Amino acid sequence: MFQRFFGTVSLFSGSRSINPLLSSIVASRASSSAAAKMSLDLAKKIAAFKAVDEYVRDNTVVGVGSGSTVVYAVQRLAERVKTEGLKLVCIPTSFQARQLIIESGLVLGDLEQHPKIHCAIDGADEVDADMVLIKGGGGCLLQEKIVASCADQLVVIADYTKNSKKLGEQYKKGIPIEVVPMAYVPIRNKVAAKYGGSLKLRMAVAKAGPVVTDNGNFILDWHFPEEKFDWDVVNRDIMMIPGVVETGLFVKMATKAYFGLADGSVTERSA
Ligand SMILES: O=C[C@H](O)[C@H](O)[C@H](O)COP(=O)(O)O
Repeated sequence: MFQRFFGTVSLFSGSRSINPLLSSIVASRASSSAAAKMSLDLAKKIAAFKAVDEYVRDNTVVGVGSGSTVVYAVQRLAERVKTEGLKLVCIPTSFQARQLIIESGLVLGDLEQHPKIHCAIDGADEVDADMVLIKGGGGCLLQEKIVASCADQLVVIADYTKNSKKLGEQYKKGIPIEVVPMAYVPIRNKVAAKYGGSLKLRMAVAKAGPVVTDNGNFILDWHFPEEKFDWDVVNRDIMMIPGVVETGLFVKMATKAYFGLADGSVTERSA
């Protein structure tokens, strides 16, 4: 114990013989985490490119989702507009999506002018075997669900970590529920009383206090118990609670999901 203690001290106290070893451990950890990130980014990209290539047609209205995977979809849309001369109008699902559309030189539209969308392309936090989605990890669920509800097809793009048999298997941050700020405590109590689990008010990272969505609301993340739920019923029940604006449960909405894999291939699931 004594030796181990002093051994530890000598590791961090500037011993010249050990520092190179430490540096190489740190460097190898950093490079393996950089490699993991690269493979995740690649997985997102190939899923996004395939979805855009297979689903987006000329002279159509496209719903543009939110999150890190959608960045690649927008990149591919912009490439195809440039190289193939596609005529597209893009409807954003968040402030982030709006900025991506503008910065990529795509045509920005809204639901007032284009209430009917041909295809919405969006990411997901998790997709289960029945194509039920958890969305809203980035806080954008409300506008995403509105846009998806106006689309003939909702196409999901994701990396392999989002592909699950049942919700909660991969995504551990709970189901986001967007709520009117004054009602977050009663909603929290009502959901927990009816279904169990716990609900946490999502806190901001670079701001004091809670996350405030693009629509001025709060988000409760519901860590649900490990049970077999009928998500359609659960979604409807939660939506009935006054003050709930929307849930991140997307049930019977997605047409198709593309999951990019680490080996550079893409696996698909259809509704
Ligand atoms: O609120 C965020 C959205 O629902 C995203 O589409 C979802 O969180 C997936 O994001 P990402 O592509 O970054 O994993």
